[in-house]
Amino acid sequence: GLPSGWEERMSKSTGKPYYFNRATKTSQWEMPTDDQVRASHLLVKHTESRRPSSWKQDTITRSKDEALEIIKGYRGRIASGDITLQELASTESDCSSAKSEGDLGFFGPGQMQKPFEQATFALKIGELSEPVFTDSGIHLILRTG
Ligand SMILES: N=C(N)NCCC[C@H](NC(=O)[C@@H]1CCC/C1=C\[C@H](COP(=O)(O)O)NC(=O)[C@@H](N)Cc1ccccc1)C(N)=O
Repeated sequence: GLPSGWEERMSKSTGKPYYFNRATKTSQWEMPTDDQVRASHLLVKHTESRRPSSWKQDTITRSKDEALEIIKGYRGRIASGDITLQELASTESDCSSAKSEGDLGFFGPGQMQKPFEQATFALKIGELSEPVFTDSGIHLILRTG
């Protein structure tokens, strides 16, 4: 059966089934399987981000290099136990998930941008990623489930 929170729907235009996730309000053609993971992330955007704007800053002006220096600084503070990723994401992440301490909920293959998906699936539960580059910007990812 489908993982919890998913429902099968029928596409009117193609007559094909698709899958809707009630938690994230996202839909996908691929049948979701149980190889779902859960993660929290901290996103630092830059001028080359696909959408250089966030709840924190209307127009993101930092360069990609500056964003990487910031992310490396955050990673050092989290790895040393000085602060948690969730605490830092709440105030510093350029993703709307900052409101939920960076929590993205469960997701499976085909939902996130490939570099993000591949990095998350390679982490053990509780492990923190190195800086991950997507079209959105630069991420730190903590796998939580
Ligand atoms: N849970 C899902 N399935 N939601 C759809 C994810 C879409 C996916 N997103 C990404 O791959 C990156 C990595 C994580 C966040 C993210 C990007 C952006 C920020 O970047 P920007 O789009 O301004 O470039 N944040 C989001 O999408 C948020 N809705 C994530 C979220 C926020 C609150 C609660 C749950 C999820 C994609 N295929 O683009």
